[in-house]
Amino acid sequence: MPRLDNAFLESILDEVRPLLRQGQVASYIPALAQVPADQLGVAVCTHDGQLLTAGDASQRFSIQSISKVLSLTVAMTRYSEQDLWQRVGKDPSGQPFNSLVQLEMEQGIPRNPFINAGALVVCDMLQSRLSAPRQQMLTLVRRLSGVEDIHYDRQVASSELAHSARNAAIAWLMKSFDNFHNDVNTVLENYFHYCALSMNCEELARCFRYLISPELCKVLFRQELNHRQVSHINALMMTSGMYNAAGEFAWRVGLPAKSGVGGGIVAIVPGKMSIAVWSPALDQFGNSLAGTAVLEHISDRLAFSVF
Ligand SMILES: NC(=O)CC[C@H](N)C(=O)O
Repeated sequence: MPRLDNAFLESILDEVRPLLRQGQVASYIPALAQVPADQLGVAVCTHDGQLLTAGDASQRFSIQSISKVLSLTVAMTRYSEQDLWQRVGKDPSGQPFNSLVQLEMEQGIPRNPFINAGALVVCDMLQSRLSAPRQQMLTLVRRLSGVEDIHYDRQVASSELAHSARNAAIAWLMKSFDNFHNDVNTVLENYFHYCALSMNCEELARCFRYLISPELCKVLFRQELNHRQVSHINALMMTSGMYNAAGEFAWRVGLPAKSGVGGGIVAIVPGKMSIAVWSPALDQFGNSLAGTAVLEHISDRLAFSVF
């Protein structure tokens, strides 16, 4: 088995670089369409906090839907299990992340918290309970990653707000089923800001270390989040973190993970490490094409698949 070090990560990136010409940078959010596609980075944060990196690991990007794991985590600390899960499901959707069809058929209850509808319900719940939802998210992310100067990319947030027809439609549809309680625009703005968190692979790998094990979660969240909730989040990442490619991803990589249309993916190797990869060009499901390949190679070489 190869040794996991910076040189090993570099060699994986070299193997994957030919794929950089494949895939498409997200263009439905104009601010993201300008990001050069030929970038590739990876960072690993081990259980004991050691950081390994390769490629463009210190280049910041828009974390987009990776933030859905963070907003769910905060909601889990503020709502009882029963109150939270009666408003959003725990099953894979088998549909694109911004689909409306299923939501209409299932009376405004989103399948899971990692599709847009589910994340919007979670943000609606946070709006009801938090005094300053955006500031509190920044405080959490800065604390978890140990980096003070993490910010929202205002250009990305306003670009999304200017092109928010579909997400607004999702929110209004849920309101019609009484599963959305606050002002739609206020919640959309919070949601877009969370998506517009600007972070790099090093910061993301550090930030998601709390999902590696119950012991780490206890250190990082004290009584706020228990070990059961940590396994719940990992289970949801495994079944729904990669949208309608979750099955394919489980087959190829076999790790709980969450992607974003900025091209980032965070994966957890339970008990061992958190991994963040980034490459902006996406596959047809909206997941980083080269990023998925990097995770596949790492998981394959080091036998990380949980299956
Ligand atoms: N998959 C994603 O990263 C989607 C997030 C994006 N902000 C949206 O709402 O469409």
